[in-house]
Amino acid sequence: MGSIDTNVEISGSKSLTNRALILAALAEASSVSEVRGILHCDDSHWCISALRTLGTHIDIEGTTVKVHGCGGSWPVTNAEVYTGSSGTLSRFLPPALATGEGKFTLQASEQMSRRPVGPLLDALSTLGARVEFLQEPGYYPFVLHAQGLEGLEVEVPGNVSSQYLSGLLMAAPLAKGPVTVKLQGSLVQPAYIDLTIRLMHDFGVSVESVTTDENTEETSAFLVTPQAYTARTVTLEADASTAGYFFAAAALTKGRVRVTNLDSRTVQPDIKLLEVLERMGAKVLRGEGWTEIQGPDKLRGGFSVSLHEFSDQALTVGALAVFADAPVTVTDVAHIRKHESDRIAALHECLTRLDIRMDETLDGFTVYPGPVNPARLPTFDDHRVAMSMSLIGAVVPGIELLNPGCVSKTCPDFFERWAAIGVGVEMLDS
Ligand SMILES: O=C(O)C1=C[C@@H](OP(=O)(O)O)[C@@H](O)[C@H](O)C1
Ligand SMILES: C=C(OP(=O)(O)O)C(=O)O
Repeated sequence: MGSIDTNVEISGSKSLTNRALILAALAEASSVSEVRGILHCDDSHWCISALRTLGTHIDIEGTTVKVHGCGGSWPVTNAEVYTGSSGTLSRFLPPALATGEGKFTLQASEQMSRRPVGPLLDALSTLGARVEFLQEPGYYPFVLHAQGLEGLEVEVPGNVSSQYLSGLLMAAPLAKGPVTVKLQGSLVQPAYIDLTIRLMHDFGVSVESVTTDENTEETSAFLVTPQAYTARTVTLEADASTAGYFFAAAALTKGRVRVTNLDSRTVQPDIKLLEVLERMGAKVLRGEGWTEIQGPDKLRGGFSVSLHEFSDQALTVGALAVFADAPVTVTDVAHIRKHESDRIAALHECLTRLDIRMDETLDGFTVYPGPVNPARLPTFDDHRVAMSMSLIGAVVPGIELLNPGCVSKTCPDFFERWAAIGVGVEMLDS
């Protein structure tokens, strides 16, 4: 196909939507927050549905929602709550529930029930909650007996998911005393913690970062004192992770894509994809509230890049690498094996079917560019597999995706958008 040359507006950030909904629900009882620019997708659907099950009053008008706060005392104290396949909801809700009192049965999709939550629930147990696993210890489903959070010190690992820490931080101000959350090991995707702390700040709460190692000055713990969240009106940024596929489409087709509603100074980690695109020869224009990519004649490869800080883009980089002038290696993403799918194995399977060589390591991969042999690809019920393989489909005719509907996790209208920018998309019956 020809070059993609277009302006696009991207829907609100999934990460910000689920954080804002939960923080607004935790705000002082009877206060009403207005959250503007939410993303409508599976992950936010289950978040709204869970909060409503717990008695939170939520009015929705387009992409604006009004959320009535409960101050951590959930109106419904004996509830069955479903978190779907959403990692954010599944890791943010248990701490928020543990701030109150009640018996909550938490269920998730089969996919989410394979993703670990043990370290988060261990931390909540230390803080006073009681957890009864209904199937496998450390995984959904489980019953959470909540009796408020004690002001204590807890430790969580940072190398599996940053969402444990985000979830604990958001609940911590509603504990009975100061809570210190210590990090064990290095933290994956640390900017998500900045996102959490900034939004907490928007709702009137502060978090203190504690540095114990003067040499590295790395934050090793967070201190949160008892504070109330105040209802606010907040406007959410566009989703930088979804924007990544549109930036990549420009890079891949010698095209031009301007995302008209995303400023490159966002704290969302996936904006760092721009650095990889620049390295591959794309030109990045950064404007006030917008970001534009102009693709090169040929994508440059021949480098290795750590995606530790923005690993949701690992498959995007993997898809682009197929068309580069030399191999590209991605490192430091072991934790994406525990995302919606084992993403390294999923990419390997897809590229192998396309006759593209990929070498897998425990924590990354190398893609060797070559001619693509069109094939039917599995998507592993993983939206990012579907969207990144759609990038290959944007330049190679005949790529078929099984279960393309899995994009609804974060971008339900992805294929309509893909068609609107000029990619040939045909829906098949089977
Ligand atoms: O906090 C968040 O909003 C997210 C954190 C990251 O998860 P992990 O830290 O579990 O990798 C990221 O992959 C996910 O898409 C969103
Ligand atoms: C890992 C992801 O999602 P989550 O952890 O929020 O389910 C993602 O969107 O790539």
